Amino acid sequence: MPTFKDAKVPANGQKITIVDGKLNVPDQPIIPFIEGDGTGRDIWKASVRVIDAAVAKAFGGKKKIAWMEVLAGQKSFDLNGTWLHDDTVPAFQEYLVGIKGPLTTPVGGGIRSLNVALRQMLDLYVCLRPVQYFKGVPSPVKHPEKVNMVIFRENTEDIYAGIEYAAGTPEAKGLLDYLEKTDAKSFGKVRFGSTAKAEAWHKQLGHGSDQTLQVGIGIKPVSKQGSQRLIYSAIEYAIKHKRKSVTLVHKGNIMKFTEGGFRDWGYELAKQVFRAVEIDGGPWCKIPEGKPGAGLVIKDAIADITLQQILTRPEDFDVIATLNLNGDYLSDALAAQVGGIGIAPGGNINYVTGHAIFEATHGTAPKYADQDVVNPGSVILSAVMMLEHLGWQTAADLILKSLEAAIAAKTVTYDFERQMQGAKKVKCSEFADEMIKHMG
Ligand SMILES: NC(=O)C1=CN([C@@H]2O[C@H](COP(=O)(O)OP(=O)(O)OC[C@H]3O[C@@H](n4cnc5c(N)ncnc54)[C@H](OP(=O)(O)O)[C@@H]3O)[C@@H](O)[C@H]2O)C=CC1
Ligand SMILES: O=C(O)CCC(=O)C(=O)O
Ligand SMILES: [Mg+2]
Repeated sequence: MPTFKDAKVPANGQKITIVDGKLNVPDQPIIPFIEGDGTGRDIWKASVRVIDAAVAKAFGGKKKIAWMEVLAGQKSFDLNGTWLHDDTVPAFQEYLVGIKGPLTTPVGGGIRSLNVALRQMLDLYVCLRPVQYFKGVPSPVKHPEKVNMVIFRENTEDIYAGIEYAAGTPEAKGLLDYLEKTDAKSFGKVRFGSTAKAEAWHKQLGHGSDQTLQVGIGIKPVSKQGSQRLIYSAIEYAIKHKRKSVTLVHKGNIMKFTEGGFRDWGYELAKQVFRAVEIDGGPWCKIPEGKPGAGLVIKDAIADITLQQILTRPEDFDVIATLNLNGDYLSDALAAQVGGIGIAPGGNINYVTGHAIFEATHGTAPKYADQDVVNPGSVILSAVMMLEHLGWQTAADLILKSLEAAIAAKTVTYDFERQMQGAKKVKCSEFADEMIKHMG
């Protein structure tokens, strides 16, 4: 067992373990949590009360989560001088399942994303984001009930790998030099890849702040293994939940060997591992399991038109498997259709090791920090996913029931209230009170 510098291991808690791919969950599992930056503080305080109340009620006090706080973000920096406390990754490694609030990432310079770092360090290769409509939630679309999608977003590769070099650095220059020497044709495609080109443009245009060579470079690694393990999880999920299709969303017409590779490796996996058979000459194919009587269709769609069609014909989409950046865009866009980012849960999961960290899709919404106003729904629903992952379905169901009841009673946070007729606006903490009240 690791020794922790600041994190306190709960005395009565026990470890979740995994045996033959199955989680072994004791009655008082130790669950590490990160409160989060910004609105994370208010949201966590509200959410933990809802989770504890549901577990206590569902199991009559027999089960109880032994929470263990671990630090990341501002709270870690203030205590320890590091953005990711040394205790945090070992705790998630040791106790397998955890939950976190959002963490701030600066734009441009500064630290790289702690959220992405945790996913990469623990190899949480699936970002699972179900998008589901709850009756009564205000929505900008006419038929939000038609949205019932589950996003499987690849969580460890793509441009999120963070292999990026700032314009003007020796590394960026070195990569350009390498390209010039080894692949002149591609080097020619870097529009302003040489000082001569930069200067020529400046002369032609007559304005611009800098004439020197300034090209930022990012690398987008996408592997067959990384793609197939994600798509495998999506197909397995679709079979288990009797869904009708898995759509591989990509931009493979432009990025042929990364996004296009993702699509081709997906079809290959479907055929070789799940014995899918091509429909009408392919590439779409079908697996007999999935929706009873209809089977599971494996298809693909290009990312730009997908962003239109999830809006105009949502019923055509079911389970979606996609790369990291596409999945990031898709999950926020889809959340809007079912009431917004205040009600958009997620989980980062490694189905092989059993490691998982559940977290909302939204960020730290800094303008609302410490005002006790935002919707805690996304973290609470992420906790529902966590409880389901632990097999504590009764507690998960109780939370879902109480959320639906609070919405039906129109006692909601500002984000719903501003779009709902006759609703009563409640604070973040009061929304938790309402939910607990509805647990009976
Ligand atoms: N996994 C993570 O930890 C994530 C972290 N981030 C980070 O968060 C920071 C802020 O990102 P930003 O782009 O502003 O996105 P945010 O998701 O933090 O906020 C954008 C807007 O979404 C709405 N919103 C967010 N959370 C809630 C909530 N709980 N209830 C109701 N509405 C909500 C608000 O809309 P309105 O103004 O309409 O009220 C808010 O202004 C960045 O540093 C970013 O990197 C971002 C995403 C995920
Ligand atoms: O890490 C971040 O700050 C943003 C991540 C994000 O937007 C996401 O995972 O959806
Ligand atoms: Mg995002």
